[in-house]
Amino acid sequence: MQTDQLENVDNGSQLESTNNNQSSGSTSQSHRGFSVTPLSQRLQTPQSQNMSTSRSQSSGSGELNAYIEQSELDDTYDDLSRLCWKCGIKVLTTFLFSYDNWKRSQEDIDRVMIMFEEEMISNLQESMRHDIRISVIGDRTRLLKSLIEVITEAEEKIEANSRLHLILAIGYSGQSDILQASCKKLCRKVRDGLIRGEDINKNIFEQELGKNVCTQFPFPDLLIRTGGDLRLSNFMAYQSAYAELYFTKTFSPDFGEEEFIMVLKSFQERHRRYGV
Ligand SMILES: CC(C)=CCC/C(C)=C/CC/C(C)=C/COP(=O)(O)OP(=O)(O)O
Repeated sequence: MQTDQLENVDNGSQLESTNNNQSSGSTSQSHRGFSVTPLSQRLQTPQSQNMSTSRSQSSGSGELNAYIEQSELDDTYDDLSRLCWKCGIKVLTTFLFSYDNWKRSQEDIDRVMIMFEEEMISNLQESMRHDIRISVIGDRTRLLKSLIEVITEAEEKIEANSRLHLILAIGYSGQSDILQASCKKLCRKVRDGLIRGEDINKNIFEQELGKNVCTQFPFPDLLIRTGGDLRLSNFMAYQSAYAELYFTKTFSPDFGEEEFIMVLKSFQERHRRYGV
């Protein structure tokens, strides 16, 4: 797929317009967009990367949050980021390591953790150059101190970047996200008298969920799972309720521009009803 085809077919404003036509203003969703979710790959590959995209219904900016899995972060990183910004996608979530992956062998875990650290360091410069913001979601308590420091540095240094928000899910679990981020926080607020239990509603719950990471585009529109497995493996259990799903047998290192554009076209053709 050539660049001109990409621009003609998948620029952000066209996607936005398509979405608005589909919704006809009747959806109750406050956040809509496009998100692509990566697939998990079992092999010996130490990591995978997810991309998700989301657009704001109200912004009209065609912002997109994408999520893709890959096994070689360094090779795919630039490509996925580049594809996202070319298509008007503003948020890309990459599933690198799930909380359940702590059950893997220590040798494998050590290897991927070292790789994460090296990649974070080398990608920081690239991200500064390309106006990319990086955030990390997931439980950091089991990460090496040195990795946490690198993550914190990256998050702080390029917080103001706005071309693409790259969210890396490390030690992430969608179920824990719900339990820890929302249920426990809300219980504490009720206990401390900050809110009343009977006042808890969808909006309040969602404010707690991933509150500090991507409030503008919290829900992926499109989840792409590569590698042939037909499941989400604990990724964004709440946020993906109305995400469009795309499953492919392609392993993430081979998931390139041509298939990416095909997925976006497929997304554009879908009719999202949100129960209406
Ligand atoms: C230590 C090590 C080598 C980790 C790498 C594992 C891996 C492919 C992580 C990528 C993140 C991800 C997509 C997790 C879900 O896949 P899953 O394969 O965990 O999901 P499944 O259990 O449902 O197949």
